[in-house]
Amino acid sequence: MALSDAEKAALEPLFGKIKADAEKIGCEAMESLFQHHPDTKSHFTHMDVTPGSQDLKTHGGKIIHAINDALSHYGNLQENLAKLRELHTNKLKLSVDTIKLLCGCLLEVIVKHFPDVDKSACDKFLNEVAVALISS
Ligand code: HEM
Repeated sequence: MALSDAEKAALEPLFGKIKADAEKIGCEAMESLFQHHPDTKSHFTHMDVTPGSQDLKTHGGKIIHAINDALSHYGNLQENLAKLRELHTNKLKLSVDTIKLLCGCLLEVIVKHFPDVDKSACDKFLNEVAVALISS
């Protein structure tokens, strides 16, 4: 289900703060993904997946910026994520369930840093991003 205007308005300042610390928060989400779901490391054999590595910071930053961009262009979510959908669906052959694993880890990290977050709106939005990243 789509975000209401109020939910979107609540998430925008939050993602402004997350974006300001994109590499740190993105890196923590990747670390949590690998800790809770070690199998997912198999997609990142070309990267240094040691906690806190520059690779994880750089990649984590890219993830946060993509999600923030998706919120900024929320009305055009599908179009905005078209290139990443092509990558994650056709090249990486990921499932929506795998994408959702990272969304769950990211939510956990966001709540840790920003306890006042509207958790259900954030969860809803991240789920929408996950669905838009994979074509059925
Ligand atoms: C909300 C979920 C996710 C978002 C927003 C996201 C976003 C991105 C972005 C922005 C890139 C960089 C694309 C580029 O450099 O052009 C990327 C690459 C990639 N993603 Fe995701 N991703 C997500 C989930 C996942 C998950 C769960 C996995 C695997 C378990 C994954 C595996 C990869 C891989 C292997 C690459 C290529 C990395 C490289 O070689 O640079 N992604 N993703």
